Amino acid sequence: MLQVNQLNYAYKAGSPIFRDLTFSLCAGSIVGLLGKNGEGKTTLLSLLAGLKRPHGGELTVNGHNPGKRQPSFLSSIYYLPDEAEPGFSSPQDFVKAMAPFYPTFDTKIMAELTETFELPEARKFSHWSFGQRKKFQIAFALATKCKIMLFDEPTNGLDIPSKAIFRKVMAGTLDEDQLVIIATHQTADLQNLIDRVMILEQGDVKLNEELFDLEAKYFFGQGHLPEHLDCVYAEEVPNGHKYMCASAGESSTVDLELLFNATINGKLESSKAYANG
Ligand SMILES: Nc1ncnc2c1ncn2[C@@H]1O[C@H](COP(=O)(O)OP(=O)(O)OP(=O)(O)O)[C@@H](O)[C@H]1O
Repeated sequence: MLQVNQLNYAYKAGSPIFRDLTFSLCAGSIVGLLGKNGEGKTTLLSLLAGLKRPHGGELTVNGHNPGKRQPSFLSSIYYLPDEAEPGFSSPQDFVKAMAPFYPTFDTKIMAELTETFELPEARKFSHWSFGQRKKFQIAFALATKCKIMLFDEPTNGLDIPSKAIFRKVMAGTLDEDQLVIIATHQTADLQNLIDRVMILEQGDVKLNEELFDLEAKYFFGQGHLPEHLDCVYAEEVPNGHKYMCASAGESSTVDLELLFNATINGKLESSKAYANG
C-alpha cells in the first residue's frame, strides 16, 4: 500500500535528511513512527502526504505519486500535523467545508466520537481549549475513513483520560484496508495500539517490524537479569534492570521505550528488517 524506494530529501544542499530511504508498509496496520528529535518524522509524513516532493527516488502511496496531488489521492489520505489549528471558526463550518472532500466521510462516526471525546457544545472554536480542538480534529480524521492516515504527535495536549480514549477509538474505528502512521515520542500512548514499529535514525529506517514478530524474538522484562536468556540490551532501574533478551519461548509485551533505546544504541543491527509488500 505504501512503497518508498531510494528516497532522497534535503532542506539544504549537503545535509540530506534522507539518503536512499527504502521501506514499505501494508494496509491493515497501525504503525508507530519513532525517532529522536530532528530525525525527519514530520518531513517523512509531509512527503507521504504530497506536501513536499522528493529530490530523488520514488514514492507510491495507495497507488499514487503523492507529489502529483491528484484529487483521488487527496481524498484518500488524511494528514493531521502537530499543532494544526482547524482554520475555521466553528466545528460546524469545518465539517461543512471539509467533509465533502472525503467521499467516505461518516457523519455517524463523527457524532459518536464528538460524544466519546466529550467535545463542548460551544459553537466557536475560540471558546474551546487546545486539547478540545485537537480531539475534534482526530475525530474528523477518523470519520473521513481515509485509506491512509498520518498523525504527527496526536496525543500532544490530550489529558490522561483522553489519551486512553484516543487508543480505544483509534483501534475501534479502523478497518483492515486502512493504514495509519503515528509519529510520536510518547511511546506509552502507543502501547496496546500499534501493531508495527518503525524507527528512523540518521536518514534511514533502523527498524521496521511487527510487534508480533518482535514478541516472538525477544523477551522484555524487569527485575533481575535472567541468567538463562541472552541479554540484548538492559537499562538499570531502581529494582534491578529493564531488559530485552532473546526469547526462549516465553511471551511478553514489547517495551517500546527499551526497544527504541536498544535500536538507537546499535544493539539490534542484525534485526533491521523491512516490511515486504
Ligand atoms: N523548513 C525547514 N527548513 C530547514 N530545515 C528544516 C525545516 N524543517 C525541518 N528542518 C530540519 O530537518 C530535520 C528533520 O526535521 P523534522 O521536523 O522532520 O524532524 P522530526 O523527527 O519530526 O523532529 P521532532 O521529533 O523534533 O518533531 C531537522 O534537522 C530540522 O532542523
